Amino acid sequence: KHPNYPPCIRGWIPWFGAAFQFGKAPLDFLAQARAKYGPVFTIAAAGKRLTFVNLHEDFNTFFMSKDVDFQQAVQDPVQRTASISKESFFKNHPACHALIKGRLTRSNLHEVSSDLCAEFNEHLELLTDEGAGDLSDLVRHVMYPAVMSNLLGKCNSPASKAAVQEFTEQFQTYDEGFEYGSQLPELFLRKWAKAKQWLLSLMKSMVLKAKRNTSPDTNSKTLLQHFLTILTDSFSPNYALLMMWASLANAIPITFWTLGFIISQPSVYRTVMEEIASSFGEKDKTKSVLSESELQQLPYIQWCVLEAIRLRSPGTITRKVVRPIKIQNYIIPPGDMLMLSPFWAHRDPRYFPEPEKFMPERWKKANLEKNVFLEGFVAFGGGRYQCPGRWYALMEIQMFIGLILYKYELTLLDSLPKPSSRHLVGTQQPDGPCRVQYNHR
Ligand code: HEM
Repeated sequence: KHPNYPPCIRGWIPWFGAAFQFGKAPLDFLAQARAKYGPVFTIAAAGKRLTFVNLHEDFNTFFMSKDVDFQQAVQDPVQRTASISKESFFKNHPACHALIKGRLTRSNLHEVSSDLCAEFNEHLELLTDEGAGDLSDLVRHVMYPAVMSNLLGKCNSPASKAAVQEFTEQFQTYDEGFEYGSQLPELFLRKWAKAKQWLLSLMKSMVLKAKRNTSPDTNSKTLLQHFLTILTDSFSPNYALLMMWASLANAIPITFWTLGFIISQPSVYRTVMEEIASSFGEKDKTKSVLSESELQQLPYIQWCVLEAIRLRSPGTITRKVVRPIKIQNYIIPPGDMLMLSPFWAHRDPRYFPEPEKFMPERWKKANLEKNVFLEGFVAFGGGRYQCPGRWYALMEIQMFIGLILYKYELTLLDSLPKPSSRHLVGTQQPDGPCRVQYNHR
């Protein structure tokens, strides 16, 4: 009730606050709150104050101010979702971030891209020549093992169909419950807690294998092996779990959406196929290898990936206020969680005209060669702790889309689902199944 604080939505149950209404469909709740309370408002929910900043003018403060902190915002969720102690997290986090950022920087991607391409080829060729199935399942069954092999090592990728299936089930349970698991005691989330334990023991064995197979040559080490050179406490499997989750949880739904948007719009599909034909029309469809430079010849596919990311961005990203901070005419008190929604920011027509439309051409204006996205695009966060996997993500999705469409003709059997409004963490999941027919070309 402080006169300088932003308007606060409390609900009618003390302590619990607006948690119930907010939790049901948080993305819709945010849009309604914005319309009613303006560009800055606080939601009091389950003993926490979540203060949302919605104006582009305030994003720089969100990302750059010394009065807000990334590590303090994520430490408790990290402890709950990966059982990493507070001491270990504050000690190791800056080095872990710097390591991933350094290994996956754009200029280093050539070290991993040809192996990744070989993995995608191998797993795509395991599909039958023709068939039908859920598009999300198809993407997962190829991408999980390929990306895990690429980042964690071939010996750490699920090898058989049954192993991929088991991993997929456990990972999906963990991923779907991640948001609740980051807030609630495990006691309320039995199935999720079991999946987390299953993944943690898998990570323990992966760490042992990675240590056993490590090579003295820096360039042939996997990302996991690099990680193990800086982590000296007993939590290395726990960090490996988080790194694996971060590398799969956002990129895989975006791959689904990119494919869905392309094949549901005939003119986009045609342009993509023309680009593919002119770039590698004569190659062997079973063995195609894409290099970094060949990927640069598929700019339209890259625009499609970025446009899918824009439309299906993470619901929120967060910082903790550590000293009072002024935003608009309000003072935000220390202890508040400061929240920014990339999903809603990308629907601001001042930056993205006709924001709900999938328009890959809008990315023509971005200076991607200089690593600059479009103004107003915040899907990867910003500031010191911006997503360190962003260049890898763009490369892997573009490569996967280029390869699958080169090899297979895809036809949608259902209409493209809407994004689910149930989650705030991470990129948006489809609200229902979406079947496709595929035929090897
Ligand atoms: C389209 C795909 C992706 C999106 C939209 C995305 C988005 C994000 C966002 C918004 C953050 C938080 C940044 C902030 O608060 O400022 C983040 C963090 C992170 N991302 Fe990504 N990400 C993607 C793919 C990836 C991939 C493929 C990897 C790894 C290979 C990765 C690794 C990470 C890690 C490790 C963090 C935590 C950084 C830290 O704790 O310092 N991400 N990502």
